[in-house]
This record gives sequence, C-alpha cells and structure tokens, in this order.
Amino acid sequence: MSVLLEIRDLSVSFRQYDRGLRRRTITPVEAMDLAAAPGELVALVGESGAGKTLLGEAVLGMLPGNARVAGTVRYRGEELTEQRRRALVGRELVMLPQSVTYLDPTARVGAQIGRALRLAGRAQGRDEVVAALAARNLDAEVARRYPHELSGGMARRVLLAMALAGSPDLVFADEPTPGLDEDSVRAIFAELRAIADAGAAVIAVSHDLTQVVEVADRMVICQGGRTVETAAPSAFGQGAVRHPYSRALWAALPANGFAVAEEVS
Ligand SMILES: Nc1ncnc2c1ncn2[C@@H]1O[C@H](COP(=O)(O)OP(=O)(O)OP(=O)(O)O)[C@@H](O)[C@H]1O
Ligand code: NI
Repeated sequence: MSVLLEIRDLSVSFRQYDRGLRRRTITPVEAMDLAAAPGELVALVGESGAGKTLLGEAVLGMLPGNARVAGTVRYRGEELTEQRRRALVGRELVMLPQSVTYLDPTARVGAQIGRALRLAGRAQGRDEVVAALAARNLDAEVARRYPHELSGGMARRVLLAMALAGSPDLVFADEPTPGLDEDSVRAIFAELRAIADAGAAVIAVSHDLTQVVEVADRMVICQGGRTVETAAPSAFGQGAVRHPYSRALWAALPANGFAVAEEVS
C-alpha cells in the first residue's frame, strides 16, 4: 500500500517579540516524522505540549501568520504546496476538531450538516443529511436538535458527520474523546477504525493510550517536539517499545500502577 501522507523532519517555529522589540524564535516542533497510508489508523501520542496539534495544523495550513514551517510534507507523493492545500483542505483533507464548541449553538444539527455538505461540494438535501447522520449511527430525529440537546457522545458523532461530509481521504482527529465515558470513547474509536477500514488514512491524537492501542495500526510517540519512536500497538503491552519515554508513557497509565519513570527527562 502506498503512503498517502508523508511528513519528514517537520519543524514549526514562532517568531515572537520580547519587550524592547527584541526578536526571538521558539521552535516547539523540532523534528517530527509520520507516515499514513490509506486504510491506516495512526495514533499520535505524547505528553501535553509535545507538538501533536501543531503537526496537524501544519499539515492542514491552520497555523497563525507568525509560524514558520520547515521540512517535507508530501501528499500522494507530491509536495503539499500552499496551492494544493487550498484545493484539498475541507474536502480531501479534514481536521476533526478537538472541541465540541466548534458546533454552532444557534443552529440545528441538520442545518450544520447541510452546510458541511455544501462546503464539501456535495448535495445537501434532507436525504443527504439523514444519510450523513445514519452513517455515524445517529437517528434522523437528531437533525432537528440543537447542540445543547446532544449528549457528549452524540455531539462527537455530529462533529464526525460534519468532518466526513465530503468523504475525505485523510482525517486528522485531534483528541476526539475528551470528557467522554469509557463506552463513548470506545464507540468513537470504533468509528475512526471504521473510517480507516473504509479506505481513509486516519491520524488520531489521543491521551487514551489503553483504548487507542486497541484500534491503531501504528503508534507514533512524540516528546518535546520530536517523534521518538514508531511502534506496533502490541509492542506497548509487551514492554517491547524501545525508547525510555515510550515505556514511561505506558507505565504511567492507571492500569499499570502510575509508575513514574525517573530516568526520563
Ligand atoms: N501560536 C503559538 N505561538 C507560540 N507557541 C505556541 C503556539 N501554539 C502552540 N505553541 C506551543 O507549542 C507547544 C506544542 O503545542 P501543541 O498544542 O502542538 O501541543 P500538544 O502536543 O497538542 O499538547 P496537548 O496534548 O496539550 O494538546 C506548546 O508548548 C505550545 O505552548
Ligand atoms: Ni493538542
């Protein structure tokens, strides 16, 4: 299977102005590598501030104006130029947002899905809206609801329905499960797995290590702006991951006794 997205040696810097107009540059993403093929679910894991969101924003062109990106991002074997990105983002390449506040509180779910279908260049009649809901295991009745009338798990599914309106080939899911109970987390990961099985490449940022190892094809582990290891999910449970940080990440899970690895800086 050929690679759909290939990121090599990605860095993201921000130019900032100190007091007295002294300029300085910070580089939160220093060297990240990641590849994703059609049909694959790649989990991107690592502590808060490691640069996971920035990687997604760099690929999708969502960084603020003072950001500088270096390194290689190839999509379908060709450099993802600004021009290609503009044509692809929102259609072939989508972000599943981290926050449900992305939903418009004043509009019914059906209208919001209709809007997403229109932006993706699809037909947007009632039948299409109902089909988009059904594909995410939501009843047609949900179209009439407002966001505040949805449970946390349902709101996540609505966000999924909107992100998937244009049948994207690449989905970057940034923390798709915050604040959900265990069953809802499992259900959302099952959805992401199904999206990959249907042929898309899915990159999922997650802190739910125990759940994500159940569905991922590969785990990309990052720390301090660098990817430190790519491992098979099974390697985690078997203690076969190499990098001390990867081991610490696993050992720190509640089920594994919250062990804090002191050798890790
Ligand atoms: N616009 C910005 N200007 C300056 N620094 C930024 C900017 N955006 C992010 N950063 C910094 O870059 C680092 C990485 O941020 P990022 O949001 O990618 O982390 P993350 O791995 O997604 O963390 P989390 O798990 O908490 O979401 C953080 O230290 C953050 O403060
Ligand atoms: Ni983040």
